[in-house]
Amino acid sequence: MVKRRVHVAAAAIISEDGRKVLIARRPSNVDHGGLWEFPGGKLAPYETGLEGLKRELHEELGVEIQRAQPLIRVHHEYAEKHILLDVWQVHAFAGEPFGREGQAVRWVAMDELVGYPFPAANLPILRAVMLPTEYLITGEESDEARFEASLTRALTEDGVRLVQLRAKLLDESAYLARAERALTLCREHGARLLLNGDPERLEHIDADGIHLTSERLMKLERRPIAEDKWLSASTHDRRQLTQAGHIGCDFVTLSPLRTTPSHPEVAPLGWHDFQQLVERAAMPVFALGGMTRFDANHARAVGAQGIASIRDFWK
Ligand SMILES: Nc1nc2c([nH]c(=O)n2[C@H]2C[C@H](O)[C@@H](COP(=O)(O)OP(=O)(O)OP(=O)(O)O)O2)c(=O)[nH]1
Ligand SMILES: [Mg+2]
Repeated sequence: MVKRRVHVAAAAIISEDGRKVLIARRPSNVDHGGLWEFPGGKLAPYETGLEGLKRELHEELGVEIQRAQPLIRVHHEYAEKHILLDVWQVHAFAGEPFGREGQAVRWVAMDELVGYPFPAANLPILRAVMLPTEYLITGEESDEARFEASLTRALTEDGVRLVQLRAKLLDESAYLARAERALTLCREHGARLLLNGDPERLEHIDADGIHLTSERLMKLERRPIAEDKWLSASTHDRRQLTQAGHIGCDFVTLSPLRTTPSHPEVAPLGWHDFQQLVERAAMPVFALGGMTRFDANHARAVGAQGIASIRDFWK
């Protein structure tokens, strides 16, 4: 049987204060009935994703999109069809949304989304909605005062909200001591902290998650940490992306996009290959390798969650 291919545009509509997202409940008489969804629907054959989304949001909610940005594209195999969800983050709209088709609609705080049942295809979308566009990876630093000053600067001046503590030169006790301080700083600024390395590190420091090296990623048979923590991993090719999906990573970095001074011998992916790899990834992907915040919009346009960087944030 050749499966039907369905192309759907959907919206994560963000509240003005950036804290809430609008979800709707699918009527009980349609497929996935009773589950919650991001408003949207099937594209007509002649429509682009954004055109179809504008029409759907008008029809379903009575709002007009004013500012939207691509969030994530998700391919998912349901038993009876192959679905492509083309999801946009809507930052500004006109009108007061209401369920024009009688469906329930609700503004929900980002961290309460996990309490709502969504169709199976939505898991990567839920992750993408909760993640920022920028992922800071800390630089090597031998001096603790300078480390704290650099991290504080990034959290305050750059507004970074997602941090990976990478410190390959520290021994275990020095790493954990730094992690403790980094966690305090991140908490003070409403940022999340992932520890780089052995998942066991979470037993000592109650950080928000773990970032796996690609080497560690490839050795794992299953997700090494609980669902309520975040799991990210470094990937460089399709095989590693597939493995990240297999063990249930919440998001990944994919690198190197450009050649970098730290890895001059590695051939860069470039935007074209990057886009091809991201299209089939099962989770949000951050572009890494020579990226700055000026690349974030382009990264989003080719399907990424945003950019990850050491140098652009570590001053
Ligand atoms: N809108 C939307 N659809 C989703 C989500 N997740 C998910 O699996 N889907 C599936 C359910 C449906 O099979 C398909 C969307 O179709 P739909 O029922 O919204 O289509 P539509 O608005 O054009 O409605 P209709 O005219 O066909 O009745 O995508 C989601 O978050 N939002
Ligand atoms: Mg719909």
